[in-house]
Amino acid sequence: MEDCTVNGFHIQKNSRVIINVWTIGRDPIGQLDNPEKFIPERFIGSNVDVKGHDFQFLPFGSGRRGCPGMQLGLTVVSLLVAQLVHCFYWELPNGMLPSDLDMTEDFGLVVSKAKHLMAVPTY
Ligand code: HEM
Repeated sequence: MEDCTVNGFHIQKNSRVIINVWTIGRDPIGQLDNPEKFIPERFIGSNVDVKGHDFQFLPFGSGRRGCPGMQLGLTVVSLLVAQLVHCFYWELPNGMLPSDLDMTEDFGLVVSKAKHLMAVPTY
């Protein structure tokens, strides 16, 4: 709404500012050490949450333009993952090991896996 200076950068009134959340999430400063590693249990006993108060971890953004579907998203993802794990036994195809998975990322509006995951469910 008015010109301002943030960390020495002059920002003109009416500028469109895009925050690089990808980089913030991979910055090894703060409570997220080893950010490139998939360690979901890092959050056990931590008070970092997903709701936009902890800027080192912002899956739903923050503030006025944060995701209005956050509660629905969290509920649906929890239910879906719980159902998939509860109802099926999962295996990788052809004796493939978890360490063989190609976790390369495909850059886009959201970052997805470049190579699709193939997993074989048994009811
Ligand atoms: C796990 C699921 C979801 C994730 C990770 C997610 C993530 C996000 C993120 C990162 C943003 C941008 C926030 C920002 O700019 O600061 C956003 C915006 C938005 N999301 Fe979600 N979202 C999810 C589910 C949903 C659902 C279920 C809905 C609707 C039913 C929804 C509707 C929206 C809308 C309308 C915006 C734009 C808000 C605005 O610009 O004012 N999202 N979401």
